[in-house]
Amino acid sequence: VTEGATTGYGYGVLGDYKSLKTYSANGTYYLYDTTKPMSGVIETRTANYGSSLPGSYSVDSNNAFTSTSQGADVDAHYYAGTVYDYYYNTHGRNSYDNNGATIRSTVHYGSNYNNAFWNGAQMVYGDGDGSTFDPLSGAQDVVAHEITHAVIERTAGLRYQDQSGALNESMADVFGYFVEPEDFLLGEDVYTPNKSGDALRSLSNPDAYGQPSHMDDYYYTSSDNGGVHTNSGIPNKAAYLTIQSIGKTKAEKIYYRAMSVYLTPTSNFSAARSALLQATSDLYGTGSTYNSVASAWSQVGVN
Ligand SMILES: CCCCC[C@H](S)C(=O)N[C@@H](Cc1ccccc1)C(=O)N[C@@H](C)C(=O)O
Ligand SMILES: [Ca+2]
Ligand SMILES: [Zn+2]
Repeated sequence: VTEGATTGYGYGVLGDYKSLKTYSANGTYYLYDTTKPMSGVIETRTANYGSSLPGSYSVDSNNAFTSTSQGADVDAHYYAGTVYDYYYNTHGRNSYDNNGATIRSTVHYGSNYNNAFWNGAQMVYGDGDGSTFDPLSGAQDVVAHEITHAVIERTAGLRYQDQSGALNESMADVFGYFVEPEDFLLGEDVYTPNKSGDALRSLSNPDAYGQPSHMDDYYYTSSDNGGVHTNSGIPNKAAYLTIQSIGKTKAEKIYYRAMSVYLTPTSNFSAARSALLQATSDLYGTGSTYNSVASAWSQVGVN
């Protein structure tokens, strides 16, 4: 019996065909991708609607992951691969630890769970309740958001509280855009499956989804670790303005350098402005690009 890397296929959450990097051993096919350079393995598992992690490998008997319930597994696996490729090809980073760490995802976590998270060791995806969310791995920007939390943990280490926490959330959203740049919306592919045209958040118009886009409207609260999913609208808007003025190619290099070199666990919004300006200066000098970044943060009331 052959054992080793194989290529299978499946249908994602939205019913779309996807080719999959799988692994075959004793007649079973696993969502286990050994094809990434420098040993970064990507493996996908299922919690089988329970909450114990990491759960069991997502397997199939004929390398065709085509059942409806396998859609979440297919997309978690496929999109994790695209996010690995983004960080490796664009920023030369080999997995979230820059040392080929295994990227592990577990889907079908809990029952009707309307969220996804990085738990310090792996990604975890709920199936959603079918009204607020479809299975959350069905959105590439969600997967990029979660893997970016892992990158942040190994670089800036932004504390998940108040401004540093909102910055953590914002960087996760901003790299969600860099990986899936066709719109400035977040979660649109899995959010409210019965309603089209909406999203959970928007980088271009945070206010459309209840987020502030200026420091004057900072939301002081004790919930959600100090409103990290609300106040991320302010740095998200600054990122949008930056991308609009200098373009994605320069912006993603500036953001990656700020995240990986200058930001620290206690960086607040003002420190983020400084980190991004320093990164801009390192990469592009202090001319128009620098002025555009400075202007973006001034427009959201951060100096
Ligand atoms: C378990 C505790 C909560 C962890 C929050 C994770 S990191 C998170 O931020 N998840 C994202 C998922 C996401 C990402 C992009 C687009 C849509 C949805 C998130 O924003 N969760 C919302 C629902 C929240 O927790 O308020
Ligand atoms: Ca999107
Ligand atoms: Zn998050």
